[in-house]
Amino acid sequence: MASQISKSLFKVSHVSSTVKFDTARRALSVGAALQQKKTLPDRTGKNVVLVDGVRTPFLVSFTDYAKMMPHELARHSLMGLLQKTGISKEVIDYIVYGTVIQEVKTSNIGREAALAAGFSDRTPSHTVTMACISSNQAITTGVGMIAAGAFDVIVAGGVEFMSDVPIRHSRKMRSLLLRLNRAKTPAQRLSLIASIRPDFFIPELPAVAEFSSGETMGHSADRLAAAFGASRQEQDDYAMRSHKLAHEAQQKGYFTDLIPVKVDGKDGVVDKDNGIRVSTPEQLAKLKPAFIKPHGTVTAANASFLTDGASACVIMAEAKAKELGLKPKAYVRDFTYVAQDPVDQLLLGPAYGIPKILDKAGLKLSEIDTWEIHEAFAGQILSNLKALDSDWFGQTYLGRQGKVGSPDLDKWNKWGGSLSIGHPFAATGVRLAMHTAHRLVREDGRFGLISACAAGGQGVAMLLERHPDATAN
Ligand SMILES: CC(=O)SCCNC(=O)CCNC(=O)[C@H](O)C(C)(C)COP(=O)(O)OP(=O)(O)OC[C@H]1O[C@@H](n2cnc3c(N)ncnc32)[C@H](O)[C@@H]1OP(=O)(O)O
Repeated sequence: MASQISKSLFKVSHVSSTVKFDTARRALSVGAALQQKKTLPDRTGKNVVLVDGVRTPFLVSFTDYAKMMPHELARHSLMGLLQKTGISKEVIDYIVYGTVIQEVKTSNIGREAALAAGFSDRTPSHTVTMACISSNQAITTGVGMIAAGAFDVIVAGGVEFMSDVPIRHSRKMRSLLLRLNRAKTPAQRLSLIASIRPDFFIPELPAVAEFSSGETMGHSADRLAAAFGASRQEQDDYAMRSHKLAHEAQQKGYFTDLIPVKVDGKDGVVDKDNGIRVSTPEQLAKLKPAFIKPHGTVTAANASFLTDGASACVIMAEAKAKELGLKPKAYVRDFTYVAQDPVDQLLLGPAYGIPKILDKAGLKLSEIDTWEIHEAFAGQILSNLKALDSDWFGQTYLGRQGKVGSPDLDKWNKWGGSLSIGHPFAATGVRLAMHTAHRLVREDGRFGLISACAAGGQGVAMLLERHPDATAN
């Protein structure tokens, strides 16, 4: 199995002219085949469409966005969306926005971003959180609102800002400060102040960690990779593939979901992701384990890096899109959520979500034209691929006769993924959706499958179907 994955990765990253020719020939035949391919049924009664979506460039934290506030970044995504689609603010009925690590001053960041972007104060907005799948949750919340007949036009998005996170006083200091606030006499205040000890000053830093186990995501990914036998070499190869493919897509101008951001005090605009970095195998091999030391296999290069970024998309009933003269990118055909053991299966969302949504839709692995799967860690992706291709996993954990099978890696994250493009937690879901929609056009496919894992041991899988009016821009 390990060697199978390595071979497939090798094939993708060293594209020979024969493969290029085959790809072109396949694209032509898929184009013809697309006409005859089945379409998936509408489950909402509204034929919900993804009209378009945008994202700010995803930047390594502590770089160009470092002095901003997260709602400002989110504001850029909302304004960029309106500009790109030409949709007026008045048409938007509701805004659902995701965030994971909340800025305490803007806890309903959807609302603050909407007000900052100039939306009417009559446009309701709420904020959702479901860890790394928060903007998937924003999209599917919107689908539910449309299906329920509550609203017609929903903006869904997400923002994450790791350059500034809430750092709290220790519990002891918080308790003291709150009691100090309630103290009625100077004597009571003095007595409280006299109770302060040096350990009161140790701050509480947020960690990218699982609350129920206390384990960081990276530590968990390292244990998962070891459990599935994903070697350091395989992880580094996968990370290199991700950066290489993202670099190619960037050079070819495929990231048409990007909107430029003007940052106060900086010349020009930010218009490119800045974490894509094509390294040599030797450079990757030199890096020390980042989490389990000294024997772990997860490093800074085969892990997604801490990222700042925001995204937004607009979904609506197809009839409404027609009425507005819009050309949607894709139908949002189906979605599902999964949840499993947050200790030993924390990052296995795709291994559970992919078979569940395929079965629900009556589709085979081979019928998926584009795969966009969140890359939290290379070891996590390889573990999910190994789980899908394992009879033991299929029988023991999925209740199947045998394995699910191997997705075609030639159709897998062909424009790179979270490892290279970056992973601003709550903004990634919309990025996955837009890359799916745009790839379906460029690669002449019909069905795109999105899946991601999330803290809490949860996961999402979504199915998009290319819309006949879709363009890749
Ligand atoms: C469901 C989910 O999505 S769970 C996932 C949630 N996300 C996470 O948990 C985030 C995981 N990532 C992290 O926490 C951090 O990025 C870490 C801990 C892995 C690394 O953080 P840092 O040590 O600050 O990374 P930093 O950028 O300094 O890189 C460390 C070294 O690796 C090098 N490096 C990083 N990436 C690469 C690369 N692609 N190629 C070559 N070298 C690299 C850096 O140059 C640096 O080298 P130096 O020490 O000589 O300067």
